[in-house]
Amino acid sequence: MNRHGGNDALSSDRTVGRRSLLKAAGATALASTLAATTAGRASATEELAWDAIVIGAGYAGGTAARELAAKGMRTLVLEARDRIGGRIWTGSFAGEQVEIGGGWFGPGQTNVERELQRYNITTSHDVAATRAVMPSGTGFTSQAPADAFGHLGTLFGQFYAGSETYFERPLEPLYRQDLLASVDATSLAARLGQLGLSTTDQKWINGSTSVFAGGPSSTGGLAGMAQWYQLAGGTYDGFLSTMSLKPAGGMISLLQAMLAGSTAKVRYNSPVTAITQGSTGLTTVKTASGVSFRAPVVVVAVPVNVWRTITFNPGLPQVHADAALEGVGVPTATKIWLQVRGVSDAVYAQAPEGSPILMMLPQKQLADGSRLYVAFAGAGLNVADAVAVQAAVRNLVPEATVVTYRAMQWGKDTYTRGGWALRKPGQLLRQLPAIQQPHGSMVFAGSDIASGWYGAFVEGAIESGLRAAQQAAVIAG
Ligand SMILES: Cc1cc2nc3c(=O)[nH]c(=O)nc-3n(C[C@H](O)[C@H](O)[C@H](O)COP(=O)(O)OP(=O)(O)OC[C@H]3O[C@@H](n4cnc5c(N)ncnc54)[C@H](O)[C@@H]3O)c2cc1C
Repeated sequence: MNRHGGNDALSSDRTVGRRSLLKAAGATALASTLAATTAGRASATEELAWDAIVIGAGYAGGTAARELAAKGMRTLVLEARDRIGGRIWTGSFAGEQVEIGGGWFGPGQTNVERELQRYNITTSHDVAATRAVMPSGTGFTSQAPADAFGHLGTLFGQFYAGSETYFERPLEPLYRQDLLASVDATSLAARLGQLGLSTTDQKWINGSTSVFAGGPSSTGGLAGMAQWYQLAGGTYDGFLSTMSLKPAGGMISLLQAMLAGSTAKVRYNSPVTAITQGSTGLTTVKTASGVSFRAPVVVVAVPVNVWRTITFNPGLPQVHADAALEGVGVPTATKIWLQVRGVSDAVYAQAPEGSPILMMLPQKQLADGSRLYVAFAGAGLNVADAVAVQAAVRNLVPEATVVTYRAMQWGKDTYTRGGWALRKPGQLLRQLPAIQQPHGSMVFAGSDIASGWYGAFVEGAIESGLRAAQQAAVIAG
């Protein structure tokens, strides 16, 4: 296993099924030719023909690869980065293990729970807030967390009223398709406008909706967040609990375990640039370095926002092309780790939409008395400007002095081009279930296109990886 937990070595003694041997025989001449044409770029001994190729080693691709390899299929994962995990990135900051991307899961996320159990990975609870800083008429006010979350719960109860009916079965979002037309067309901002709330209460809601929309609340769909709310049990406490649990070893530990126990090979630093479905039944996947790999079936497990950077031949079906153009991943998903001094308690802070920092969550207290916080920033904050970051933090917590910080702008990341996903108005009915369907010998995976805990949850990535593996196995025959 390499330092990122990937399975670097293609084990020569792995079990290969009869189907694979037959296909490999047909592909040998092809592989030799390719090896020759890519001389100097691909090793002569490198295998270029596989039973299945998975593009992207995030949770969706990792799940699909593990499942396909478990069926005896020789499976290659082509990963653009030098690490697995994609939008899950367990890194370090201020000497501590931190999550640069996704950080939590919650109870009731059954795929994650089952997988954690399978690999004996334990979990711990996140730090509870001891004070809440919330918008007031003139600025901000400090409250007991129970009071603040209680009021937020009341407001969100109004905001999502009716969602228990139109998302009667939230794991099957189209179960009450008959009720969804107007809901799906409604943005978060429009829904807020329907409620007739006081200005302060509007700020309480839009500080939260604009975080999840990763931009203006007008860009995020009500249906997207209402589905999460119902998945979490239809209460605000349930919704908060989706950010409560952490796996031992970080969010990456489960994916590492999944791939370490698999014969699937991960090839790093291999961004895919083109996928061509051939008439011979083999699909060719070309990487930026010019090396091509072939397989009867290919799983595309990169973020939807990245699809537009890959040349598909034949082109993507209309629904996929539309999603790629519109984007599903939110534009601004800037997560900042802060080490601060001068704050004696564990503050949860939330600011109105448009603020430079929209949300701050308390994390660990360090031995020297300083504290770690996670913040989510709005598009207006220049994270390269330490003075601006300090001012944005003091806007919420005036006594805080930022010692150091680490920001990740997922919207600007080449291999994500967006953050987590939140469907835009209309995308649910326009895209599901068509976007989950195979296109010839190509199948699609990713939390962005999951049915249940889609978009902002590893749970959905695993769901879609399992579905993609089933579809791929059928295509492979
Ligand atoms: C800031 C942030 C916070 C989040 N918080 C949470 C949370 O608390 N809990 C939670 O459950 N989820 C959270 N999420 C969402 C979660 O991270 C994602 O839903 C999930 O990780 C997506 O998995 P995936 O496999 O679908 O996509 P990805 O993780 O994006 O994996 C796709 C992979 O494809 C690779 N790739 C891209 N382009 C190419 C190419 N051309 N060729 C080859 N490979 C390519 C990428 O490098 C990546 O490894 C968060 C996301 C972000 C950004």
